[in-house]
Amino acid sequence: MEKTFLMVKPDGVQRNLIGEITSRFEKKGYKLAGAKLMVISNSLAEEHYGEHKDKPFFSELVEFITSGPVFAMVWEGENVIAGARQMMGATKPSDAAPGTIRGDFGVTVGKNVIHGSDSADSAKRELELFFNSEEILNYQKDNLNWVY
Ligand SMILES: Nc1ncnc2c1ncn2[C@@H]1O[C@H](COP(=O)(O)OP(=O)(O)OP(=O)(O)O)[C@@H](O)[C@H]1O
Repeated sequence: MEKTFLMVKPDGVQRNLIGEITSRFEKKGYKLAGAKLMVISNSLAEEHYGEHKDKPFFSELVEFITSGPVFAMVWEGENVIAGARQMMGATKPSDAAPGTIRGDFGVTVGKNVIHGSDSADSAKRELELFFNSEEILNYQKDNLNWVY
């Protein structure tokens, strides 16, 4: 089954949104396959956001994502990469529809609460960056018979 990497950013952790956010993905019917509260090192942040290294906001982005704990997660489900991006809403909270995570909880693009992989390639890359294979669990969830 498809997997994606999602992360509650430092603003979401500080604003007590871990429960609210994980609850939305659980209720949708996706399966949590791994999770950890962690502080991202500078080198991991620079690698994770490597595609933005020439952007004017890169140093601000690295400083913010390393500024406090994040909640890193592995979620599994049919089309979960695209489905989770839909549930997150547009990158700029001002463009994000109500009912999406960024639409409901975000105000500025810098502090937009959540990160999610945007393609199969980035999901693979980001899952490998943040989790080792032992941290991604393969287990049975009986309620999935009622989702699929
Ligand atoms: N103009 C900007 N100023 C400050 N931060 C920005 C700006 N544009 C993007 N960012 C930050 O960089 C992150 C990565 O940008 P990207 O275009 O990859 O968006 P995204 O894929 O929706 O976000 P993410 O990768 O966090 O899921 C955004 O989530 C946002 O926090």
